[in-house]
Amino acid sequence: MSTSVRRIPLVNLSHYRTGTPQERARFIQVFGDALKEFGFVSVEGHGVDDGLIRRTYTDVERFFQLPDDVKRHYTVPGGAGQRGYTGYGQEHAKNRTVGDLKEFWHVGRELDSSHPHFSPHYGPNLWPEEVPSFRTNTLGLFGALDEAAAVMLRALAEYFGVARDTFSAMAQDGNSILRLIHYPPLKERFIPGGVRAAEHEDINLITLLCEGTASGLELLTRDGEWIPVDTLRGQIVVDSGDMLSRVTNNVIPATTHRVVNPKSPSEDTTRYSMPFFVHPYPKCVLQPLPVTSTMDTEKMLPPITADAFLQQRLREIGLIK
Ligand SMILES: O=C(O)CCC(=O)C(=O)O
Ligand SMILES: [Fe+2]
Repeated sequence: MSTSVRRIPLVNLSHYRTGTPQERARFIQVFGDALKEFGFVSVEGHGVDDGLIRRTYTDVERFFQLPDDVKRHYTVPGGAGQRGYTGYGQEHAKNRTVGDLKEFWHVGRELDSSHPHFSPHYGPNLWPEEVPSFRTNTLGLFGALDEAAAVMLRALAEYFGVARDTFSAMAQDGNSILRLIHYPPLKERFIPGGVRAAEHEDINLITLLCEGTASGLELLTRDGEWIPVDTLRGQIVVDSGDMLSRVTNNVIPATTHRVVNPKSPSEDTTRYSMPFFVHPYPKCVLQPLPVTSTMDTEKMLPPITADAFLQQRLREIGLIK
């Protein structure tokens, strides 16, 4: 039933940054409509250096090729997988028990403990000594994606006609996290009933995905059709998460997506991907924007802090035991 002819909309972020008033207006409209109606949008002209993405992938590959017992040194006991290494099959989608067929590493924001948005919950970053450039490259990529995300969030606020920093202020010095994922070939490791990434919605505001190294990512359209997402070189794919759904009172619902298993032995290759989850600062209260709260009052969800919401979700996906 899948029709691969449907493509997710493509926008150019430089049109918003430095374009004519018409180009800016068009970016705001297409970007906002795409998230609302499709839940996914491809962004070019995002300003994230391609060389930095390549260097980071090289480091990521070097790390995941290390033996499991070396990688396990970088798991933080009781750390809910929020920093360092999380082993194969540990995370599962909400409402599932079988773990996803992936292992990953999380890089968090480096904030001084005196910063008002510092949270002791998530601990400091870890760095693999076996890959010396890992720290510089992943933090560089974190910074570049953070900057691009802030610009996108400003455009999204303009889409809603609210103060331009409405969303970007939530994410400024917030709890965003860069996830570096390794999906090994299934012939090497398989958990019966397992999927590379079972269908789920992201927890956060928006997610920026640098192109994965192989296909497999699919999104569920608002009308219930699974379609493949091509993440092309030079483009970042953006999707909407649960927290954005809460603050927009479901005007922009969270988008369901998954990473399917390779369909044949010849496609059974390693896959790497690098989603950047844009999170608010921990004490940020998630509640519908005034402009959206009149739209669907019956379904309005009670306010909750970003931190409490994240903790709840981490329990649901098996990272807090
Ligand atoms: O690997 C991908 O392309 C997507 C991963 C993903 O959806 C996630 O980790 O939330
Ligand atoms: Fe996801």
